[in-house]
This record gives sequence, structure tokens and C-alpha cells, in this order.
Amino acid sequence: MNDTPLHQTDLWAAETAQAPQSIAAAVGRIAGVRIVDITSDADLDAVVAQSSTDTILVGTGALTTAVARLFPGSPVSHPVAESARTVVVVGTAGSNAAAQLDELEADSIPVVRLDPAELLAGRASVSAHADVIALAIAGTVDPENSHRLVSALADVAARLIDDSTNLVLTGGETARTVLDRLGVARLEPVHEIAPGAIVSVTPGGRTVVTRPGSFGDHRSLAAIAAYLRPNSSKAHPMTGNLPYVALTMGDGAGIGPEVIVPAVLDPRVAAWCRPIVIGDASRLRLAAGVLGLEPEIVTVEKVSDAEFVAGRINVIDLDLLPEDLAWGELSPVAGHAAYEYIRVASELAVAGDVQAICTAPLNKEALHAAGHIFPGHTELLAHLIGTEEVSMMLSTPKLKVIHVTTHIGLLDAVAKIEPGLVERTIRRGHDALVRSGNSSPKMGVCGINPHAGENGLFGYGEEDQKIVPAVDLLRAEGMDVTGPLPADTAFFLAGRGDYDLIVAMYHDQGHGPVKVLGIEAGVNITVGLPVIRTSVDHGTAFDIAGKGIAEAGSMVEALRQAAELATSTAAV
Ligand SMILES: NC(=O)C1=CN([C@@H]2O[C@H](COP(=O)(O)OP(=O)(O)OC[C@H]3O[C@@H](n4cnc5c(N)ncnc54)[C@H](O)[C@@H]3O)[C@@H](O)[C@H]2O)C=CC1
Ligand SMILES: NCC(=O)COP(=O)(O)O
Repeated sequence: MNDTPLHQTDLWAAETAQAPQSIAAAVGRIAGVRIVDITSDADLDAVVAQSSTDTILVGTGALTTAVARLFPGSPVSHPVAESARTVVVVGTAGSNAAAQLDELEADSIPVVRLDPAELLAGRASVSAHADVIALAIAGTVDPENSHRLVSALADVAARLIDDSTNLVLTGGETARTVLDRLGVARLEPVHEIAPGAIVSVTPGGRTVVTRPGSFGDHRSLAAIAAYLRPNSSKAHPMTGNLPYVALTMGDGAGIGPEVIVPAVLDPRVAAWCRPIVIGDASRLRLAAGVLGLEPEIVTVEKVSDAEFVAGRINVIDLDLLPEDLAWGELSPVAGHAAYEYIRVASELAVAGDVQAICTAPLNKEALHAAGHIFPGHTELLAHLIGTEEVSMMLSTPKLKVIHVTTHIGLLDAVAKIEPGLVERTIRRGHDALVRSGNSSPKMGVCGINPHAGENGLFGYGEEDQKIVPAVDLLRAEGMDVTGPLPADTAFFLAGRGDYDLIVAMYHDQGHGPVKVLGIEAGVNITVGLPVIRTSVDHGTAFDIAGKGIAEAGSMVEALRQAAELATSTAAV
């Protein structure tokens, strides 16, 4: 758990057995069972790809996500079953569960913490009239009694539950025991509303949310309860305090609309943020049609009119595109529309109506053809919001790169690089990482020439003139910054974990290594703006636009990072 061996966390507190060395050691050898040790999503994808149709895959939610990646289906909308009551049963020991229960109480949901001695003696009972009620075990659990306590807790819960009661069950043993008491032998999963929180329906039609006890932040249970609460049909599970994100549609002739539609419908996105598309509703409908999806695409006048239910996409409809705009063809009309979506989004962000902007790709040629002479979103947003200098950062789980120069020719880039610009870029990168929780980021700075000039062998001393003074200054201030490094080696070193951030001198130096990691991995973040802006790290892909084959992973990840930045303490 978060780099701490499981048996050293308080999650192991209720176990009597010694922690096993591995899953294989815990399970033992069973004929026909293969145990695969994985360390990455790529490993999971390989496992799924190599399994045959009669393989039963058993694993965590990440395995399920890998199955969904390889066999994508259409999002399904399944309304929460009508019910007068929701019962939350928390059978998990651990400080995380305790913090989540405190948050339920903060939302005026009664939490009954049952005394273990009363439970074991069969004397515990609860009478409550609230529409949502939570049951948990008080204090710490003696491992010797844990199974009996869960069983007694399930007995108490079962007495509060009628045929239509909706349930939230945390912890596998708790869930199994409560469902056994109710005679529920089968759950049909409908969707995941937060990491590990699976909404299912029972054969009798009630809604059940199951989730590992250790998962979720402190608001997680409160958000799930809000989702199930009667008369909350307009609330998505996690929308309580979720940030609003203005999601600009980009160039309507490109793949923007067809990556936006599945991303907004993705239940994970709905659990992270409240996205409102700034674009053209009719184009989104066409894109949905291309994908064979039938979402409810609803035009809203303002952010506060948006409603967040599964299957609905809220759009501030600027209605700028003709119905017959060709997919994949350069169009000044689409270029102008893309500009307008950004303009409106930046106004909403500056006014505080949204907490972040997330952008689908625009086509720089189309933007220029429409008379908007900006190299890209980065410079356009800096202009619209009135910020003099910003930096482009690419962020992936494995590698983060900030660029000293971006959309200018290589000769111009080399001419533009100077110690002041290098210093300010490193500072912006450093501050962005500090704000995202890394108090002392390790940063590696690339050189310009091959092998960072190889001590004067290549180039004209650019490293010494343009980079070394900035690095020396920042090191003297105490920053953990190294360089200039040969760029090829810098990325290798960062890939194995030596650096949290690489400072690239020009566009392709930073973009190439990130794009090798895959189209779904990279997110482009504008650093230095007073508002949060993230973006997909792919372009308009005119070659595949309108064909329904574009991958939406980068869009999903861009929304995730927008939401994460918006809920951290400060803007980047
Ligand atoms: N955030 C933004 O607004 C960005 C805009 N662009 C702009 O996009 C336009 C086209 O740029 P290109 O260099 O051609 O790059 P591109 O990313 O549009 O396409 C490069 C290749 O990747 C494929 N591809 C891109 N995204 C994909 C996806 N989601 N799923 C599957 N395949 C995908 C394309 O089919 C193409 O083969 C240019 O005007 C460029 O400036 C480029 C990058 C980012
Ligand atoms: N290479 C990244 C890119 O072209 C996106 O630029 P921007 O539109 O985010 O400025």
C-alpha cells in the first residue's frame, strides 16, 4: 500500500496469520491456476491479450480496466434502483475507513459504531429511521474475533435491510457475509464510479456498491452515499464538490469531438470532475453517431445549468460549425470555432465559473487560416489571460518534461535560449511539482547539442553560455538540479527514476521520448498560467477523423490531471 508492505499497514491489523511473502505463497499451488506477477499496466494488457476465452481472470480493478482497454464496449446507463433507504456497512479496520466514516457524519448521515463486546454477545441492535445509515465496528478489532465480528455485523445490518434497500459494502468479507445473509448469490456489475467502487445490480433489482475497504479518499464513502440517496437522480456519485472543467472541443474537423464523447461518458471521469464541453452540440452528436453511441447531448446556457447523470453530456453550444463540415479537412471555419471555444473557456476560468480548462486538439494551420496568429493553445491562453511567459509541460506517470522553447523553428529556438529563460523555466517546473506534492523534485536539464557538446567537441559552447549559469544559480539556492546532461541519457535516467522532471531545450527533444510512451500516456499542461489548463498530447489526426477509431485515453488522462490539479491547493 503506497510503497509500505501490506503487513506493516494498519490494514493488516485484523489478520491473525503472518503476512505471506507473495500471492503464490498465500494461495499455494492449485492445479490449473497460474499466478502472474505484474508491475505495470502493460503487463496486465499482455496477460489479458494472452488469455483464451475459457480463462477466468481473477485480480484487482486494474485487471478489469485492462480487459476494458482490450475489449472496449459502449458505456451503459443504469439508473439507481428506487429505494427508501441505503445501508452502508463498513467492516474494515484502518484509519482510512475511520476518516471516511467521519465524513459521512459531517454530511449528517448517522454512523452507528457497534461495540465489539455487544456484537459478539448478540446484543447489538440498531433502530434508525434515516434514509441513509452507516454501520461499523467501534474501536480496533481483535484479530482473533474478526470473522465473528463481521458475521455479527452482517446480522445487525440484515435486520435493517428490506427487499429494496440499496447497499454500500466495503471489504470483501463484509460484502460476502452481508450478501449471504440476504440470499444474494450474484451481482451484475454496471460500472465503476470511483477507483474500486463497483456499482452492481442484484437479480432482485437493488443497487449494491462494493469497494475494497482500503480504497478511496476521505470523501469517498460520502460521495457514494450521495449517489445512492433517494431523490438524488441529478447527482453523479462523485460530483459533490468536484471541480467544473471547461472542456474545449478543439478543431471540429479533427478527432476532438470523437475523443470527447467517450471521455465524458467514462464513469471514471464522472467520478473526478464535472466536465462541460465548450463546442458545437451538433458536431458532438455526429461524433457520437460515428462511435455508435447515443448519449443525451444537452445544451446549457451556463455552467450552473449543467446536470451530471450517467449518459449525459452538457455543452455550452457556440453553434459555429456547418452541418456538412468535412472530417479531416483543413477548414478556417473550424479554426475560428476552435479559437472561440478557447476564448469562452478562458473567460469562464478567469471568472471562477470553472476550476480548470481541458483542451481537445486544435489544428494550428486552421487556426492561422482563420487569422488567429498563435502557435497553439499555450500562447493563445497566455494572451487571452494576460500572462507574459508560460511553459509547456508534458506529464506522464513515468516521465515529466518541461520545455524551455516550444513552437518555433530549431534555429530560432537555439537563438532564444538564454540563461534567464532557462532559469525561469526550471523554476516554473520546480514550483509545479512542489504544488503537486513533491517538496524536493530532482530535476535534470538537457543540453542542446549531442552529448551536451562533449566538452566543446560539438556545437559552439551553447551549453556553457546558455544553460550552465542558470543551473549554477539554482543549485546555489538549494534546488536539486543537474545539467546540462546529454539529452538521450537524461531521458534514460529519468525513465529509471533518477529525475522527477526533465528540462528539455526544444519541442522535439522533450516530445519524442514522451510520445514513445504511447498516445494515451501524455498530458500537456500549461505551467505559469493563473488558471489550470491540461490537454491531450496528440493532434487533430485528420487522417483518422470521423472514422470512430481514435483512442480517447489521453483525453481521459487530461481530464483526470485537470481535476487533480484543481483539487490540489494551488494552480500550476
Ligand atoms: N493539443 C493540441 O492542440 C495539439 C495539436 N496538434 C496539432 O494537430 C495537427 C496534426 O498534428 P500531427 O503532427 O499530425 O499529430 P497527430 O497527433 O494529429 O497525428 C499523428 C499520428 O498519430 C495518430 N493519432 C493521433 N491521435 C490519435 C488518437 N487519439 N488515437 C489514435 N491515433 C492517433 C494520427 O492518426 C497520426 O497517424 C497539427 O496542426 C498540430 O499542430 C498537435 C499536438 C497537440
Ligand atoms: N506539441 C504540443 C502541441 O502542439 C500542443 O500545443 P498547445 O496547443 O498546447 O500549445
